[in-house]
Amino acid sequence: MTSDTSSHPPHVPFKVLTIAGSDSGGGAGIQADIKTFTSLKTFGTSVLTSVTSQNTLKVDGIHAIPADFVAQQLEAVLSDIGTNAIKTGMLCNAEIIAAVARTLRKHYPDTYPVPNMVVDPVMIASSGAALLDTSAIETLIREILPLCYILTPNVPEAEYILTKAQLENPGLVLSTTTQGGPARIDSLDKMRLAAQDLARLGPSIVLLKGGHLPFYKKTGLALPQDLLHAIEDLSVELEDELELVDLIWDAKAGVFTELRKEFLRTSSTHGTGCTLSAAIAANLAHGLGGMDAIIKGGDYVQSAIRDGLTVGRGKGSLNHFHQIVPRSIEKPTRYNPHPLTNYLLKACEVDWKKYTEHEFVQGLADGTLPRESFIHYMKQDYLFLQTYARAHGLGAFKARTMAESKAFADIVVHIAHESQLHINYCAKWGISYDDIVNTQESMANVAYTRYVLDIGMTGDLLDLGLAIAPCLIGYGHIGNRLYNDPNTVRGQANPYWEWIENYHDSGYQEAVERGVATLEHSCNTQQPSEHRLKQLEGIFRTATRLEISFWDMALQRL
Ligand SMILES: Cc1ncc(COP(=O)(O)O)c(N)n1
Repeated sequence: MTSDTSSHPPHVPFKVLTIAGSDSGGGAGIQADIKTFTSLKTFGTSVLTSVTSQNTLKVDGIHAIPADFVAQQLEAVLSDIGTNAIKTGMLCNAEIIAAVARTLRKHYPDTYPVPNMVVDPVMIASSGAALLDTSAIETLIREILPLCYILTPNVPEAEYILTKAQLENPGLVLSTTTQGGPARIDSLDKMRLAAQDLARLGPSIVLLKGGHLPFYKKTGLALPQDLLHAIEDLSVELEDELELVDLIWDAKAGVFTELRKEFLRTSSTHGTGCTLSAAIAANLAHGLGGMDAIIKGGDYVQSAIRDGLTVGRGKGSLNHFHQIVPRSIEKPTRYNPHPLTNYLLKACEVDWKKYTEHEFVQGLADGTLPRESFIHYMKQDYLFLQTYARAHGLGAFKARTMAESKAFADIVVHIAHESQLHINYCAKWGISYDDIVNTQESMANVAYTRYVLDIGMTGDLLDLGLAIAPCLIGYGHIGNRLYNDPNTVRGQANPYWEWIENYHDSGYQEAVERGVATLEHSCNTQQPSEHRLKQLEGIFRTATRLEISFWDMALQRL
């Protein structure tokens, strides 16, 4: 073995630095930042300002790192590794803020804002604890905001900053404070004024986060604060009536951008602000412009909240790795009620499209499918149904409970009934019963049906279910799509309209729902490992491809 590495030059990663506090609970602070950096394919470095003793319920201790040692860490990182972007989070106290600002000014002597510097002015934890000395806000305004490229306050933080800024500097003309009184942001108009005011304190771009200020979509009015505090008790209907607005003010361009977001009624929000500023910094490190970095960062956070994790007894965590480890097999939510099925459809997207949007299917939609192709297909489909019934019989045999056996046996009876309807339907096309039963099975049919039976024989009920699923679900999708597509030729004008109606029919759609529910249930009980999930995906994909061959066969009459 040689140690020549010249043909594999080490990859130079995009680097992002966080200057923040440690959250022992893992959901916020440095921990959230590093998870976000990693998830967004950047190399994270960290300068710790404080160590908090914290869980999902409370912060019960804060140990500030001596300011000189904070500066020393920062010096160590910048003098050697360097960085493509920086984010600041919990800065703890005035001495630390001053030390951070001093060291940054030394490394970036004339460049203000510091390139790609995102400041999350962390002040109070969502559990209520103060994370920044009140006396330090003034230092933050004076020392850090002038270095800041993007500032990401929430509404209460913006109010604190503006109130303090006005108090300290009565000469400053701010629109959100009245004669030195506290700033109050309770409408979208006030948010606009506040964002502009904040930009006057230094940042090039202000992202004023609207998470604490939901609006009614219809009226644009803010939800009363007392209702917001009982967030988990809000009704589902009310949740749908609300939206959040994150407001961006790009001071240089003089442009406001409103990002409207779904209001998610969840308690898994611990670390949201940390994660957002970290994601924006990571996106900047990748070379995105400020606006794109914010928009993409916001999408990352929204998905991470949606995919949230139940950790501890208080506010749960975001799922920082939702892009890497799909939570799909963990828990259904209203955003992902069929996690396994959705996972499979996504994983097999390309084949699924080829199957459900096949030329044969388009021919059914516009009525142009040659009659002989359809007749050939109908005969083969009857033979397919025979094996389909047997596969369900095999399911009844393999089931472990009487109820499950009965469910499969009921489907066999249902298929027998269906095949009688099939014969009646064939008669309308001039195909006699003798024609059907004397038809030779096509090779595509042999391959498909025997594959299903083989999987059923060698695997368990979930394997069998997934071998059957593309047929069950796919015909349901096709029926629905063609029925609802305005381009589909309808009624008498289309000889295949009855076929489309049959699969759009509520009877068939309910069968699909039942089948999917059974699959999801057995997946949930099995909790497949990643390897097993890949195996299941393989079965689903093969059966989907065999469906494609079935349409090909019908078109070419093989
Ligand atoms: C170390 C540290 N940094 C930041 C936060 C704010 O996060 P949240 O507002 O979600 O509690 C926190 N709780 N702990």
